[in-house]
Amino acid sequence: MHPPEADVVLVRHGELGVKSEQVRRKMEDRLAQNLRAMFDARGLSGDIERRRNRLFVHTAEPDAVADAAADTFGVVSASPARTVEPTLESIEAALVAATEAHYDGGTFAVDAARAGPSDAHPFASTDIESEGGAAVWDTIESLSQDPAVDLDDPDFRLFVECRQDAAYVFLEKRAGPGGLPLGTQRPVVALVSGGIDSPVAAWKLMARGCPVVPVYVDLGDYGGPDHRARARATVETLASYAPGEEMAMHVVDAGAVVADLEAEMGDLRMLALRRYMLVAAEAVAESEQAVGVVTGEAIGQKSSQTSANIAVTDAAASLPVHRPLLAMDKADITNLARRIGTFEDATVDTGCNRVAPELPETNADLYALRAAEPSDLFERARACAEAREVVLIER
Ligand SMILES: Nc1ncnc2c1ncn2[C@@H]1O[C@H](COP(=O)(O)OP(=O)(O)OP(=O)(O)O)[C@@H](O)[C@H]1O
Repeated sequence: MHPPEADVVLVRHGELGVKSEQVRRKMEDRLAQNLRAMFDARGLSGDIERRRNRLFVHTAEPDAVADAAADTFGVVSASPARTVEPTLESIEAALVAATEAHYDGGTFAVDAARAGPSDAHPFASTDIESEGGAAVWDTIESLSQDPAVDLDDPDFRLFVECRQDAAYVFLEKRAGPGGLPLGTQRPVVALVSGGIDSPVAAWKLMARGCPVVPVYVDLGDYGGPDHRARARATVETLASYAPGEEMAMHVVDAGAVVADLEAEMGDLRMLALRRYMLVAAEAVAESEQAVGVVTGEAIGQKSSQTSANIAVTDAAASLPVHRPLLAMDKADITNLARRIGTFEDATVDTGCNRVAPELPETNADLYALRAAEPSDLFERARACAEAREVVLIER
């Protein structure tokens, strides 16, 4: 929802503001570059103007531009707005026009903020709120409705941001993902199986500025084409959040290894497979100059993810293994998957076979696991990683 004659989108970023001047400038540069790439990918046009702690996108497509900004990492919120003269009269007129266009009954509030020197305007933000509020009240009455103010939780909220040279009137703050602009951290490898969790985990690292290198481990007869297609579909969604970056899915074979583990190992085989995956992911990281591995594990969600089993899995890796979902509940992860758009693909039935044994170990001992797993497990992981297939993700 935006006021009539909206011509700009206000883009707010959060954590960048607390960085040193030099770091902040670099991150804002990157954010502007990423916004530009996001607009280009969606065929949108807009001129990005950078000001302290805000970006302004001047555009004739404020709705679509605000949506694109709200999908860009580092953006806390975006508001399609109308620019007016920084005078009480102009602001009131814009508030009245917005009310006439969008008021649909219920309570209202005017929320105003002023930026710049204290003597920049002959009025305070409270004057905008009281006089603007009175103008909105009269407008609602002229629409033959009963006005009522609720400052805490109104049905209809009008915002004003008054700066030295212009004021902006808007009706909503569309929530963005927050975090840091993509590309402001070194890349990490993401182990993506295409289930609900791992794409969310990858997305969370992207939201902290890390480009991801997705690795899918092909389980042969235990996975299958639908399983792989599911992983690819979720990676395509992840790629839509990184329009300026080239993304490829690295496919590491594990068909023969899984068959061997199934034949030779008992209740520890799932953990051996996890360790194989981590070592393969590390090998990919090394060749892609990535500095960590991200997985979708959460403590206790599965038998392979008890705190004890995560400890023995982790022992296979020397790079840091990032588990951003570690302490999250499944319901919250699922909600996030829906929000980022990976849920639908993640839940298609792939008909794959179960690698996990009937009674898996939940409290594994590292020495017992090392003794039970094939001695060449890590060597095979590195060899299969080297021979991996790289599938470019088209957009
Ligand atoms: N075939 C695979 N390819 C790549 N990574 C995988 C694969 N299977 C599992 N992983 C990684 O190991 C983690 C834990 O495995 P788990 O068996 O719980 O995954 P899943 O249930 O198949 O998928 P998800 O964790 O995405 O819901 C995953 O979150 C993912 O990071």
